[in-house]
Amino acid sequence: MITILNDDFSQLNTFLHEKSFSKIFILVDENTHEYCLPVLLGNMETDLGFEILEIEAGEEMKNIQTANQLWEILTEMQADRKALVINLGGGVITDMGGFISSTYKRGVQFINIPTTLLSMCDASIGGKTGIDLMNYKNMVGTFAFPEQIFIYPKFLETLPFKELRSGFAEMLKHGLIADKAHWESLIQIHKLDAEAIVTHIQTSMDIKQDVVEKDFHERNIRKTLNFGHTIGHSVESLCLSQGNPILHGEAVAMGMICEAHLAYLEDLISQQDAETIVENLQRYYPYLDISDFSDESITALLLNDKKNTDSKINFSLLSGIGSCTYDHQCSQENILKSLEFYRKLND
Ligand SMILES: NC(=O)c1ccc[n+]([C@@H]2O[C@H](COP(=O)([O-])OP(=O)(O)OC[C@H]3O[C@@H](n4cnc5c(N)ncnc54)[C@H](O)[C@@H]3O)[C@@H](O)[C@H]2O)c1
Ligand SMILES: O=C(O)C(=O)C[C@@H](O)[C@H](O)[C@H](O)COP(=O)(O)O
Ligand SMILES: [Zn+2]
Repeated sequence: MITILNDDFSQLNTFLHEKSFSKIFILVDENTHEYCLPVLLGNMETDLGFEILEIEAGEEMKNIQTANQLWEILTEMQADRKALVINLGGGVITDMGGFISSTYKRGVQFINIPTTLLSMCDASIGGKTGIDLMNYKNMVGTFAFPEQIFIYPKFLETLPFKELRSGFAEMLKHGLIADKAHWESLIQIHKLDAEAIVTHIQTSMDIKQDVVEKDFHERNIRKTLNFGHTIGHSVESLCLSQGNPILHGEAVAMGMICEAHLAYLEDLISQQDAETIVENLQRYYPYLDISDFSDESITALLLNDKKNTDSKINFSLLSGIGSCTYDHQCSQENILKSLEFYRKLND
């Protein structure tokens, strides 16, 4: 269940009163500790004791070492099965916090309080938790629903512009895969800021929730939420392994450009639709330099994509603006052409 919090956080307090938790563990990173935790603690009313678990910020922390440290801390603090973990942060915190909670003592309850645009309209919803492995994205994880998701849009007031723009990519994705009107209202936004975006968050949340309700374990339609992620995740992983991470949404925007062109090459969408998508994405997202990455290095990562079956790369590709297909196996020639198309956008 998703609840938009009032200024007094009363719905969160009611939730904490009604459930009989033994103790609360609040997972934050250094930035959400500084900007969001004071707001939460200033409004949270509970007799329960709580501990703060803090990790460094960034995708580089979303790995087994951090998970191990957090499991050890929970053990040292004798967290029991009635403990509640509150994940207060962006997608790194909700992915990591959901993962350690759903595995510690075979599962303790957790709630998500997303603090980035990306986590409000995507990462906190849908129950995918996980960590990266050898810089491969989200290779180890669980499907586990949070008890509740509490959204407090005012957290966006301290979010840096690049992070806001990163989250906006997932909102554009929601429009492209499922709702042309949503896409069209988003691309009317010329100056990206929290005020302009906030009224559109609910539509994105609804699209994500609707897809997840139909296919929690990603056996079919949920794969559409992965549009842009097949190539996007490969490039995100390569940047991560070079010690030069890019934001998830930046990678997804780049991936959506390639995969929109790929859909055109595969005769799924018209040239005009492909161009509209590419031009609009280029308006928001600066060119991402992938000249260091060979076709072979990108393809090697594509071969480990989680959607693959029988050693075949399965793409989720648009069949129009507002509709998406999945399990699409493209020719190697077209995959490479789509990368070449992206490289040439910089000429
Ligand atoms: N599970 C899912 O369904 C799902 C969906 C999309 C993305 N993801 C994952 O989410 C991650 C990306 O999430 P993200 O973009 O939120 O990144 P993030 O969690 O790293 O947060 C981005 C940055 O913003 C800072 N921050 C967070 N809230 C803030 C606030 N209110 N004010 C100021 N600074 C703040 C963080 O400290 C961090 O530096 C990736 O790992 C991605 O794979 C998961
Ligand atoms: O919730 C989903 O399903 C998604 O695909 C949403 C994506 O935006 C998100 O990045 C997700 O973590 C990617 O899933 P993965 O299974 O490819 O790791
Ligand atoms: Zn994503």
